[in-house]
Amino acid sequence: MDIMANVLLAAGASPAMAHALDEVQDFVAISSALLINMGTLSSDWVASKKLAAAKAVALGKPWVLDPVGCGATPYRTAACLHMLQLKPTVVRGNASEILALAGAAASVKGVDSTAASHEALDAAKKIAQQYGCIVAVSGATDLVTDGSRVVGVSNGTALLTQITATGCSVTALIAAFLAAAPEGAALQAAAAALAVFGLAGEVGLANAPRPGPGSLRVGLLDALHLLGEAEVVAGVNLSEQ
Ligand SMILES: Nc1ncnc2c1ncn2[C@@H]1O[C@H](COP(=O)(O)OP(=O)(O)O)[C@@H](O)[C@H]1O
Ligand SMILES: Cc1ncsc1CCOP(=O)(O)O
Ligand SMILES: [Mg+2]
Repeated sequence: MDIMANVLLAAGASPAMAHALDEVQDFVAISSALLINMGTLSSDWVASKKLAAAKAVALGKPWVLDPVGCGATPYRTAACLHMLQLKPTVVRGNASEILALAGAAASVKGVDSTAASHEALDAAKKIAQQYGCIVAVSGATDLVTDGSRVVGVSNGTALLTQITATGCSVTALIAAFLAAAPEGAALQAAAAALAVFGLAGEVGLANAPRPGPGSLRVGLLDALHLLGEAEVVAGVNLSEQ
């Protein structure tokens, strides 16, 4: 929650982390977008997530699902699949998570991926087509699809995988970009958020005093805060696949 909220603040968004069953619907009502992160589960948290997502759909607000650790345990997989039925606008996961979400044979290592993004592209397209959503698979090259179009994002650094919740944070950034994007531009918003986050990782690493995860964590937040339009336009690496 710490790095997710700080990433959002650094990018100019206004995060609120809420999970109380009695409160989530009211929070959705005053939000521009909802992020549901499956990272830490309990039965009442799962109930809150379902309520919040249903409220976002009822109010016509965009919502994003991060199926953290999908495939790691039967409980987690079932909870992620239930959330998918509630029609997220965007799903962002690592390759193992997207493979598991699509019901494909996936080797799973807790919340980390054991597969490359391209190995989960067919799974991502299948989910996108079946649920009418945008699916983003993160990795060395992030792949974003609506089920037919595929956009590749080649920003970032492998050291991002050594900081916990960078995937969670980029999913949160996708929610923030969705909040600011015109309706119907969810694919573009997701790809842009992944590109800006990856670029901030590159800039953060270049400016870090030492090339380690602790320094990168700080450098990433600073870069997100300091990146200007010209640097973003020059640095993002997006391509239609
Ligand atoms: N090998 C890599 N090279 C560059 N960027 C990467 C690499 N692996 C992951 N990333 C980036 O790190 C962030 C987190 O992605 P990932 O590690 O796949 O998610 P998760 O933390 O959910 O497993 C994303 O912005 C992704 O683009
Ligand atoms: C370590 C851990 N355990 C439950 S959620 C979480 C963070 C996962 O973050 P990410 O999906 O970005 O690796
Ligand atoms: Mg993750």
